[in-house]
Amino acid sequence: MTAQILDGKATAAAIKSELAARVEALKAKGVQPGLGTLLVGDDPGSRWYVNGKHRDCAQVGIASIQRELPETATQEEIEAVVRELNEDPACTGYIVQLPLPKGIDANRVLELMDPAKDADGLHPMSLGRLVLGIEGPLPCTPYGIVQLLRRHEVEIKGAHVVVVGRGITIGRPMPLVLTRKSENATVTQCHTGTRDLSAHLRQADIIVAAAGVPHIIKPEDVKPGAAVLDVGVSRDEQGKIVGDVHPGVAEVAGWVAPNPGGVGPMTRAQLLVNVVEAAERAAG
Ligand SMILES: Nc1nc2c(c(=O)[nH]1)N[C@@H](CN(C=O)c1ccc(C(=O)N[C@@H](CCC(=O)O)C(=O)O)cc1)CN2
Repeated sequence: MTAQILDGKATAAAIKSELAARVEALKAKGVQPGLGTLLVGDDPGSRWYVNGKHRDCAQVGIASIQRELPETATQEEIEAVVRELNEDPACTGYIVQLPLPKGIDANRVLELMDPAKDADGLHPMSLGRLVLGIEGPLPCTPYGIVQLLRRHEVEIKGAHVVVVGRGITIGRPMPLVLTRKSENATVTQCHTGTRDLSAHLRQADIIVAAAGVPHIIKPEDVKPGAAVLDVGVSRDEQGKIVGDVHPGVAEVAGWVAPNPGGVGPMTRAQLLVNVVEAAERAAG
């Protein structure tokens, strides 16, 4: 291994300790931030992520509101809980854990959320604000990636970033975040319709791999010294995470965000940032 590690665990821990101080300051003004989560169904991965979000809240002093519905919940039942969270004054921000069970219209659920309580930055209003350059919550994984790069002093400005994937939580919003004036990267987005993925990857200073295809990023496709962030989650027969990035990439790249231990903890930290910033905005 020659690449340096983009250590998401340590960086997230640093962000959380900064946030704990900001939460203390809010509490001194009589403001108690509270994160709500809605988990629908029994997916063990989703449950693990949601439990982790509440553990993080406890660490920084944010209150937790945990709502759950069974896999069989109807669109109407899910929307009823969303309306309750919209009305609950203790819940200053919330997320609906994705994916929702098959047959549920996730876009309708997201649209029903109060945009002022969108902790994930995935409400259409928040994504529209991002496009328009108006301040608001940023999607957690894309902004977590930016923070991870910045805090390891990996140059984003002027870099050519290749994003692989176009899912709602990472691939789709990632170029929007990276092409803001504050980041100023040049972005190529690749997806299943891309003709010659290797040709694009070889041009990249930074690769964000969010395809969900095990080891799709191979050592021979990586420019020496590039930063490679593995965000893909597939599972082997033992349930162990297999990322999008082949382990041999660490011999060529300059920086590698491992998986686990890279971008995942940053996603959780950024969620807390969104909750605290929303509470700070509300407190004036
Ligand atoms: N409403 C949302 N749903 C989903 C999002 C999201 O941002 N908002 N992203 C993912 C899941 N996710 C957060 O919800 C998430 C994924 C991974 C991690 C994480 O810390 N992973 C660990 C490894 C975990 C393991 O071993 O299984 C790591 O990378 O070190 C946190 C949050 C989809 N849904």
